[in-house]
Amino acid sequence: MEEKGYLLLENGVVFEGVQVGDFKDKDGEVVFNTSMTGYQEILTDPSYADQVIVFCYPLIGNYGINDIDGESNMHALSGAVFGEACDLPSHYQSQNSLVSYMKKHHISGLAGVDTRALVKLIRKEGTMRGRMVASLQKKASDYMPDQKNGPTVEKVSVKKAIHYEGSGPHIVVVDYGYKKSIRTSLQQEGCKVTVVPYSFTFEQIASLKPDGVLFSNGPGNPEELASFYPVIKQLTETYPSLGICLGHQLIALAHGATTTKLLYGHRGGNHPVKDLVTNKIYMTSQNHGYEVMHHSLIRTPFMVTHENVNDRTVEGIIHTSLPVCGVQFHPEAHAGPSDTSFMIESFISTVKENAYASS
Ligand SMILES: NC(=O)CC[C@H](N)C(=O)O
Repeated sequence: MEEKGYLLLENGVVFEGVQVGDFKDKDGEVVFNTSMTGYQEILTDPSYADQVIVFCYPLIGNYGINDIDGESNMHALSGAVFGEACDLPSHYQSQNSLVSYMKKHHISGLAGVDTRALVKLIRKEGTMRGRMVASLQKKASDYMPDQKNGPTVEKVSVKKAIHYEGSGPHIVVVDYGYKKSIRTSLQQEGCKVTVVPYSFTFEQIASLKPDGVLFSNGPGNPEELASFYPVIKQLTETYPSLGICLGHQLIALAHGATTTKLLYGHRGGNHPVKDLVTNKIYMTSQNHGYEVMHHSLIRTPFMVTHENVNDRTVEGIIHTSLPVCGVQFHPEAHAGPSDTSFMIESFISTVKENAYASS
């Protein structure tokens, strides 16, 4: 029998639905994602740690869950909210249904929610904390404060270095909660990859003799990692570097820029980004709540290379003299369009040129 469940928002508004998956009372920042597909990748993206994801697209789960598309072995999100969660998938690669996958992996979900009304509210008032509950006995005023023991990335970063063999350049991925497809994109370029904990020192990374460093995506406010700015700055001043999403924000912050929180973020597979050099527009995959403040880059050695077409926020930066750049969007895609996958190839070309020049 279907059991009712509720999403209580910090502003006192309550949304009703039915419990799906392994329902447990959960707190988190309530965010929405506009992707029509890619729910498996989204549920396994560590950047959603501690967030309740509202899926805008009304029907989620219709092509099931496969053995290929997980972006990690983690389910770091707090919970998922659907219009309709389909439990009878149809796809030749499907190994499981969304609902039984959620049960198996202890993901708390609510279905049958008026997600259109919920998303309209978040668009107006901004993302806010919410609590998924099985009963309305507790009031919204019982909200627990967002208790933090260290940065959010601590929950999702690897605990020790992991090596992946390859014949090409050696890329160290500083792991803030990296998506598997970042690593596989590097491996497709032939790279040898070492994924290291976010807390590795400059000396620990230098001892691996990288040809380039990639700062990954990850959850939380980038300012939680302020104590690591000096290491990030030194790494970018020593090795060709690419920052993706959180990694991009950290490169900017490490060089003196500032970040701020967007009202409701960019999460989806349909974010248009303009390359300011070529004037080309790319459709990109995105998942972030913070942005690098454009004007703050004036006091750094970085220039803006890409801009969001919808709200003109900074989407890409490049160092004026070093081979270092950052992108707010996801060139590795998954889920979402792969228009910008060439950026990983061009990073590897830069790494190769640099290795050639310095040998
Ligand atoms: N996907 C990411 O790397 C997200 C970056 C950061 N946590 C933000 O929300 O802005």
